[in-house]
Amino acid sequence: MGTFQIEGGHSLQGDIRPQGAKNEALQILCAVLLTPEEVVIENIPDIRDVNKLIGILGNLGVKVKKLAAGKYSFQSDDLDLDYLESELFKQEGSSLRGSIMIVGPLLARFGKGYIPRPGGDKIGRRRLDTHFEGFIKLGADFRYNREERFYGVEAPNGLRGTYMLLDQASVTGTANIVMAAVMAKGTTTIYNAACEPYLQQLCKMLNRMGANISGIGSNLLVIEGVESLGGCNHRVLPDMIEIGSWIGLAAMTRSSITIKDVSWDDLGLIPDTFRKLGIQLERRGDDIFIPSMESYEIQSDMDGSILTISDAPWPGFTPDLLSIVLVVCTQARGSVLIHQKMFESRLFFVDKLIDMGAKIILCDPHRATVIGHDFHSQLKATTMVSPDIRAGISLLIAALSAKGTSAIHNIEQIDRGYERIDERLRAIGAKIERID
Ligand SMILES: CC(=O)N[C@H]1[C@@H](OP(=O)(O)OP(=O)(O)OC[C@H]2O[C@@H](n3ccc(=O)[nH]c3=O)[C@H](O)[C@@H]2O)O[C@H](CO)[C@@H](O)[C@@H]1O
Ligand SMILES: C=C(OP(=O)(O)O)C(=O)O
Repeated sequence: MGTFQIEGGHSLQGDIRPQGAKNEALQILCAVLLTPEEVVIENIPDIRDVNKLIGILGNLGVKVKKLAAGKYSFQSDDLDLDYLESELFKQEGSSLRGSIMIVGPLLARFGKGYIPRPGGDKIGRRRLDTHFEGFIKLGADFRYNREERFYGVEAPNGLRGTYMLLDQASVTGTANIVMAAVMAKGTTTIYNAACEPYLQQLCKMLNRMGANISGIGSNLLVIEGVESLGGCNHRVLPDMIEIGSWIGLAAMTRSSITIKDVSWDDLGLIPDTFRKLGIQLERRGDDIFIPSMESYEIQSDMDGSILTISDAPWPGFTPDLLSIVLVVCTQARGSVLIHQKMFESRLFFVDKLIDMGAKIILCDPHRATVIGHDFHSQLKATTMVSPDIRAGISLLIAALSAKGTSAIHNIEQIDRGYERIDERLRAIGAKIERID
C-alpha cells in the first residue's frame, strides 16, 4: 500500500495539462475488439486502470504496440478466446470496472462474452442488470454462476436489432450495448441511453470504423447494424474529472493555475457548477485560467435558499466530481447541501475532513451539509486512507491546503485514475512525496 506525504499550506502556480479521459479510454480500448484491422489511439492516460485493461487485451491475443507516449496501435486479428475461461482472467477481469465493456464487442464479433463480477471502489452497489438486460433483448442467452460470480452471454446465431428502454442511463451499460448492437441484424433503438462525452466519443469512433449510429449526444440512439467494422484513428478527449479536480485544487490552495487545452465545449455544467461556489474561471482560448482568490462565496438559489449541488446522468453534473466540490466548499464562504443521488457510499470519507476540522454534517449516506470556513480556520494535517479514487483526490486537495504534513495511504486508488499525479503537482509547486 503506497503513501503520499504532503506538506500543506503552500500556494501553487503554473500550467497543468489534463491527461486523456480515463472513462473514455476504457470504452475506446474495448472497441478495438470489434475489428481485425488496426486501430490507433492517441492520448491514452498512463494510469493503473487503463494499463490493466491493455494487459487484459494483450492476454486475449490483441497485438498491442506502443507508438509514442500515450499512443498505441491495437490489432485484434487472432484472439485467444480460451483466456476468457482461465483463472488468470477471473483475477484480472475482476480488478477494474472498465473490463465489463469487453463483453459487448466479443458478443458482437464472436457470439460469446464472459466476465467476472468487476471489483473496484467501495462506493455502493454497482449493478450490471442494464448491461445484461440489453444483451438479452438483442437475443443473447444469459447465465450467472453465483458461486464463482461469473457472468456469461452467448448468441451462436448472432444478435438481432430491437427497441429497448434502459432501466437506467448506465454509462458503461450503454457503451456495452452499443458495441454489441453495431453488427446486429437490423435496427437497434436505445432509449434512456447515457450520453456522456465518453459515449459520444465512442459512437463517433464506431461510425469512423463503419458503424451507422445516429442520435449521438442524445438519450435516443438508433443503430443500423452493419456486416463488419474496419480500423480507424482516434484521439481521447482531456479528462473532465481531472479538469474539475484541478479547479478545486486551485481554489482550495488559493493558487493561480492555467489548465491547458480542456476542450471547453465538452465540459457541460462543470465550469458553471464551480462558478456557483464563487470560483472565478476565465476562458482563455481552450484553456481555463483560475486566478488566485483570497476567498470564494457560495451563491444562494434565486429565492435565497441554500444551494444544493447534486449529480445526474449527463448532461447533468457528474457524480465523479461531487467529492471534489464537497471538499472545496469546506473553505468557501457560505453553506451548501451536497446530494450524491447515484452512489450510496461515496460520502463516508467526510469523516476524515471532519477530523481535519471541516464543518460538515453527514445527514444520511447520500447527503452532506457543508458550512465553509472562508479560510478563517485552516484544516489540520492528519493521516488518512483513501477509500476510493475521488475521495482520494479530495483528501489530497484537503491535505495540500492544510496546515502541516499529512499522509494518505492506499494511493493505488488515486493512481488508478490520475497519471503521475505527484510529479505533475510538484511541477506547479506542491510539496508531495511518494513513499512506497
Ligand atoms: C468506468 C466508468 O465509466 N465509470 C463511470 C460510470 O460507471 P458505471 O457505468 O458503472 O455507472 P452507471 O452509469 O451504470 O451507474 C452508476 C450508479 O448510478 C446509479 N444510477 C445510474 C443512472 C441513473 O439514471 N440512475 C442511477 O441511480 C446506478 O444504479 C449505479 O449505482 O458511470 C458512473 C456514473 O456517471 C461514474 O461514476 C463512473 O466513474
Ligand atoms: C467511480 C469511478 O470509476 P470506476 O467506475 O472505474 O470505479 C470514477 O472514475 O470516479
